[in-house]
Amino acid sequence: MTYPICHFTIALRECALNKERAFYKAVSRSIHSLNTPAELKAKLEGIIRLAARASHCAVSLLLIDAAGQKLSHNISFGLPQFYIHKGVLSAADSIGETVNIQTTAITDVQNDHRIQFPQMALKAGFSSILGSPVIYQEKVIGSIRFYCKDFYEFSQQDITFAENMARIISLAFCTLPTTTTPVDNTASMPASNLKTAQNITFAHQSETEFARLLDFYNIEWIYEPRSFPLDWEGELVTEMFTPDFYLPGLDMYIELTTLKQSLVTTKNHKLKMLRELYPDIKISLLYKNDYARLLSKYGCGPLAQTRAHGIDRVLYTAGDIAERVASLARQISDDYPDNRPILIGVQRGFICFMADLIRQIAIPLDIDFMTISYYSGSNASMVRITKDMDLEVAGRDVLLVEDIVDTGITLNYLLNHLRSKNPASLKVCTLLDRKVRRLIDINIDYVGFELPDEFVVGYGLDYHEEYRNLPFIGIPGIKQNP
Ligand SMILES: O=P(O)(O)OC[C@H]1O[C@H](OP(=O)(O)OP(=O)(O)O)[C@H](O)[C@@H]1O
Ligand code: HPA
Repeated sequence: MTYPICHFTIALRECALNKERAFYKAVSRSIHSLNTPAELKAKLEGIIRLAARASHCAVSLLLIDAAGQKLSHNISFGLPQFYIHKGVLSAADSIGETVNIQTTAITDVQNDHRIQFPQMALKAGFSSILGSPVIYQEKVIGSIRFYCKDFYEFSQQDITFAENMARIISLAFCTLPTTTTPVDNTASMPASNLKTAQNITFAHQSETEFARLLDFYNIEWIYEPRSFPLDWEGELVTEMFTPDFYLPGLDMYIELTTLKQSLVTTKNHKLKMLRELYPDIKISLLYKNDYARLLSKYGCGPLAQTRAHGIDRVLYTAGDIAERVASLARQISDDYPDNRPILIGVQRGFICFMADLIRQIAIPLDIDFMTISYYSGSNASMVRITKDMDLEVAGRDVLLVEDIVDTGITLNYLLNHLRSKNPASLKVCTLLDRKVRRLIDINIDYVGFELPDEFVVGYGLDYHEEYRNLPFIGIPGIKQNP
């Protein structure tokens, strides 16, 4: 009777020994890879692949967004695409212990509340998951997860291996040059490790450029984290939509379309279906022409080389503007009867508007100004506040004054900056609001005019620095340079 048991023990020991050898090999090779000149992404891919091969599991590195709330798959080996694109996870709810620096084993994913998408795990055939936190600069930045097809009690040996691989990933991040911290002293969120590690291969050049623009304005993004099923035949998904970007800080998706305007019907149809099927999802579609116009504002893209030849049409006369400004000033005077607000203007387009507005406001106030750098194409690093406020805004009522809000990208950055200075209240007043071009949904408290989808100049607004001194607001005749 003892013989087979003894045999079994030897076999087990042999098995553990083999496993130990495989783990040792994966650990030592991963450490070795840290000293190579490869890019971070290549190093991480290698480490994840080694972890998967040694453990006979699918393995994924998930990273947390800068706000510490959302987790997404970053580099995976052996995971099916639908599992990777199932959407971002809540960092607190998805094996939340890992955020609190604990390696966690889940033996039966179907019956464990810490698994957010159990149906997807079932579909992928995963029964057990082991997760270990990845720590960088004393913060949990994500976790490495092992997905096992069998119902499996992870041993101490497995746990130690997961923890070692997580530590090696942390070390890989340490090999990064320290470019991930913001260049100015804004308390806007530090650029996340997510984008540093991603080094995505984009499907199209316009996506690369758009990611750069988002990076410039310190807007965190995740590339294609979720595919939305749109149509089914029985259990089988027959149509899907995978938006290009997810912005975790704003909880919204952005789809860039590079197709000619005449060919976007299918995409529009998909978007309509997505909005019907997933009414809670916020998504913006940026058409090719809109995107070109957005880039031209920064002097880049195909429309950059254009010139304005006079004014085609006056949109708001000096009289219309004066009337509207007076009405905004009355509203502001009523809303801040006794708290002496600070009006902060954003250089330079605000100049006429702010000058007229403050002269109509009937309560005591302070004024201050800010200037920020603008995106200028592929060599741009990150937005900088080139002139910050002189006044202390903590505890004060702040009213940000803009000439125009278009995509909302500039305003989003400025509001993050101002919020970090703890004002008592923070509101926005803009003369012009071009809602149709909005990408980032921001509440605006005082709006002069809601603009149609037209580029305008005058009363402070320019086209390549021309026409700021016009007393009215008009639409310039823009022509492509010969
Ligand atoms: O909503 P957005 O798409 O970010 O655009 C709005 C920004 O554009 C304008 O500035 P501009 O870049 O024209 O500089 P200027 O004020 O110096 O004219 C305006 O003053 C806003 O700051
Ligand atoms: N005119 C001038 N500057 C701008 C505009 C505009 O329509 N939109 C964003 N910045």
